Amino acid sequence: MLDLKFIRENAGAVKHAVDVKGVNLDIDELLRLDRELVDLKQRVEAMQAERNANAKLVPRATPEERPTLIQRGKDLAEEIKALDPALRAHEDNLRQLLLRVPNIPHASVPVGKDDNDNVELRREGQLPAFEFTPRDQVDLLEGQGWSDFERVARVSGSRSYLLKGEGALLEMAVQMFAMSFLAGRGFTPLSTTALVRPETLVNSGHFPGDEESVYKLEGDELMLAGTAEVPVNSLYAGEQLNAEELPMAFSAISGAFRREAGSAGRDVRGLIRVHEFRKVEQYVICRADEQEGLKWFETLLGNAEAILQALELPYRVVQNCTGDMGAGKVLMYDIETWVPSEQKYRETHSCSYLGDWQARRTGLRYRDETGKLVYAHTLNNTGIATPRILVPLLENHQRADGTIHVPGALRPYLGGKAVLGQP
Ligand SMILES: Nc1ncnc2c1ncn2[C@@H]1O[C@H](COS(=O)(=O)NC(=O)[C@@H](N)CO)[C@@H](O)[C@H]1O
Repeated sequence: MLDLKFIRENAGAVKHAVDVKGVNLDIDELLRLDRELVDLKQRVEAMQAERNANAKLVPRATPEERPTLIQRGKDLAEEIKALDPALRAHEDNLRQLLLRVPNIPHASVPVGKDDNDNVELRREGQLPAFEFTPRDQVDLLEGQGWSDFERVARVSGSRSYLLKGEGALLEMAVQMFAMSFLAGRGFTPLSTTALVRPETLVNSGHFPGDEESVYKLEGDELMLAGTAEVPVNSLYAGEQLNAEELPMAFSAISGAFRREAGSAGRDVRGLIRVHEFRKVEQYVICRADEQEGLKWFETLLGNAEAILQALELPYRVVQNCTGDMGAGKVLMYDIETWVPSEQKYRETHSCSYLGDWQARRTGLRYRDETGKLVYAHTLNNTGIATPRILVPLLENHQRADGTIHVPGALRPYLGGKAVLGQP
């Protein structure tokens, strides 16, 4: 959400953001509603002033004048009360529109329609050259008896997964490595729930818009978040933090639940796109300063790259274009990791800087050096998301006999083993 004063004074820039991000919103209508609300509030204030002035006359009035004055006071009170519903309705309508106003993209963001217009910034790591016919993720998993997609589909339907034996241990080793790595870089580890109140999804910016993606629990005022970003973003909702408490940097592991309503037919095989997964999320709350925000952006990106380098995985960094970055972002890079069986880089991380757009919806403020209450800036990036990362991990590190090379960084979490599986 942007500051209404900013929208009034920068309507052109906001309309440009609406246009390049492909948001369906009429800023002129929002500004008209804003003016109507201001007029309405001014009318009510004038009537309240008249009512107060009138009330002051009553004690000094003569017995003849008093009834008229008292009646005038009652009439004014009635008129003010009668305007209340219109005032409420206007405020609600304006807030609904304000929640949909997109953030202003950073000057460096390429204008584009969708992920085809994203810009590759750089590639890191050597692509594997196999002297044998490489297997894909499902063949590797089922070859080792580490998963049984048919069986779990009977229990949980499509886009479900189950890992067994060393496959299960590998998933947890990756999670533990990422949590330990980030703790080593000063991020406060959190292990959190994905059960959230609906308003937290408005706070994070997922609502309005993402309703289709979110599981809702019938009869409970709860939903299942698709990322720990949602609960962590609302941990301090409505609070006034002190400047010295910032920056806060968390690495939060949680379940993540997604309906994948719009993904019919895509990635239906294996571990890439499932309804429930686990993610280690990097989340930062910092001071309202773009330079500091951009520094944290580089830090979050660097952490994810360091984790991928430790997992010895080739990847590329891509800058998201305006049409593929979502309403709330100022800046967004995806990291895509090489998947041999698809001969493609696939998204495994998503790094975002949101300025104060998310904090304003969340009511996340701090008292700055001058004592002024300002909205903080927030950022998030994937630390690691399993089981998706297991796809490049298994496929890139497979050996001719179907066993898996274990990158050094993971060995401490796998009893020191350098190889997983049976030939
Ligand atoms: N349905 C899914 N199944 C498995 N992994 C997924 C799924 N959806 C997303 N992910 C993983 O989670 C990562 C982050 O998801 S994201 O929506 O792009 N971004 C976020 O959630 C941000 N909070 C940063 O983590 C993705 O890059 C991907 O690795």
